[in-house]
Amino acid sequence: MIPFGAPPEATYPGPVTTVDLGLPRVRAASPEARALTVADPRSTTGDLLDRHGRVARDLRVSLTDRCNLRCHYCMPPEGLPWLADERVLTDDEIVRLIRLAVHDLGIHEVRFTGGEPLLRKGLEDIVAATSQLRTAAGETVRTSVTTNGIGLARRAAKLAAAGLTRVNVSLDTLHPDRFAQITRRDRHADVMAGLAAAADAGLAPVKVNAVLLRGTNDDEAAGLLRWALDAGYRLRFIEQMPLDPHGSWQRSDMVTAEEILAALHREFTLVPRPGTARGAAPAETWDVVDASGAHLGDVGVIASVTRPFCGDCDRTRLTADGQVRTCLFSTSETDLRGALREGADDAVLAATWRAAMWGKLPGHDIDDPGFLHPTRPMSAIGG
Ligand SMILES: Nc1nc2c(ncn2[C@@H]2O[C@H](COP(=O)(O)OP(=O)(O)OP(=O)(O)O)[C@@H](O)[C@H]2O)c(=O)[nH]1
Ligand SMILES: C[S@@+](CC[C@H](N)C(=O)[O-])C[C@H]1O[C@@H](n2cnc3c(N)ncnc32)[C@H](O)[C@@H]1O
Ligand code: SF4
Ligand code: SF4
Repeated sequence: MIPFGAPPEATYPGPVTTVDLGLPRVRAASPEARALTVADPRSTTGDLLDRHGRVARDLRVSLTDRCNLRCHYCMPPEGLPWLADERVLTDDEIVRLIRLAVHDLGIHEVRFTGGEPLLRKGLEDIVAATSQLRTAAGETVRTSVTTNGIGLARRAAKLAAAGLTRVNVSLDTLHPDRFAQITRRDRHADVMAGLAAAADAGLAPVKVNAVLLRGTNDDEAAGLLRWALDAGYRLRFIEQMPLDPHGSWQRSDMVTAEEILAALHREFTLVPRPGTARGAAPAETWDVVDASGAHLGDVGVIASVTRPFCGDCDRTRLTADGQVRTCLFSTSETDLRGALREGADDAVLAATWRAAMWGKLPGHDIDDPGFLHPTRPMSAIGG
């Protein structure tokens, strides 16, 4: 029986394994692309290679689709239909898949996200198990968490002790009343306390992610940067992406990288970092200097919509219910949980993951009039 008031269970498409052969160039998310299901021998051994020449080194693991905030651009006020507990991977299942990714598939870096990853009770244990893994070259695996910061004040030291390398905290405004308006929860002070605790615990550099929303907090670009420079946090602005479940995203409403940079240039001197310094990072970074040229810090812009960086993408994603997603905007997924629970060995799981990644599409199609919005919302993908 479904308890009174409990939201219905989430259902998403999949499992489907797609392989893009790249023969006639088809729109990335089109039905034609999804219909290509032929495997390729180059996808059967070694690292997670795709047919466009990219190699995934960075695994983003969503630990839950649940959250204690309700950011307007991410969730409706009532929350979303959550995944049923039995569909969510256990801590042991997650660690097994991460170990496989590191030992057999060339992953070097693991990011824990969600939903809100701090809601996962076993987070410290999962981080500890991941931090003990070594890559084929014997290097430590870098681990990080992207969080809304609520509860971080209590857990930052424990996470650092478990081996966590870094933390990114999302904060869109310096004003508690605006925070309550954007997130529908009055928790600004908790986030500020979480940030301070992360810095105290040595989880450096602490990065701050901010989404600017037109008419709500788009006057805060310079203020947020001044605050971050003073506090020693590394601020990045994110262009809002069409990943909200209610489909309310409008390109014309989105605060663009160009607008953000124009606002920053009015108050700061920004010096672009050389393109080569960026690697596969989503953020473009500018050094902030004073009148004498002395370095004050830096600021990043993640311009997924207006300056996409898909050509250098090095990411693969695992959802909380054990689906591989090759891209944030994928419209299909590959089921690892089913295979895992049916007793598949590591070789089968690795082959399944490789085949999925081989089919990764060249990029998103946000500017294409036929763009297909993924069925999963951002909070269930793992942002
Ligand atoms: N389009 C796109 N956006 C991404 C990707 N990875 C992260 N983002 C977005 O970038 C924003 C910040 O993500 P974070 O989780 O902080 O990750 P990051 O920027 O890769 O983190 P660092 O390695 O710490 O710089 C979020 O809104 C993400 O959804 C990606 O592969 N593609
Ligand atoms: C989905 S959240 C998950 C982790 C955690 N709950 C948090 O907020 O940091 C990850 C990041 O995605 C960002 N985000 C969420 N929805 C977005 C959207 N539609 N466009 C751009 N960024 C978005 C959030 O601001 C946050 O920085
Ligand atoms: S952006 Fe993060 S904190 Fe905000 S609702 Fe989505 S998952 Fe929760
Ligand atoms: S949109 Fe997809 S391909 Fe582009 S950078 Fe993000 S995950 Fe990679």
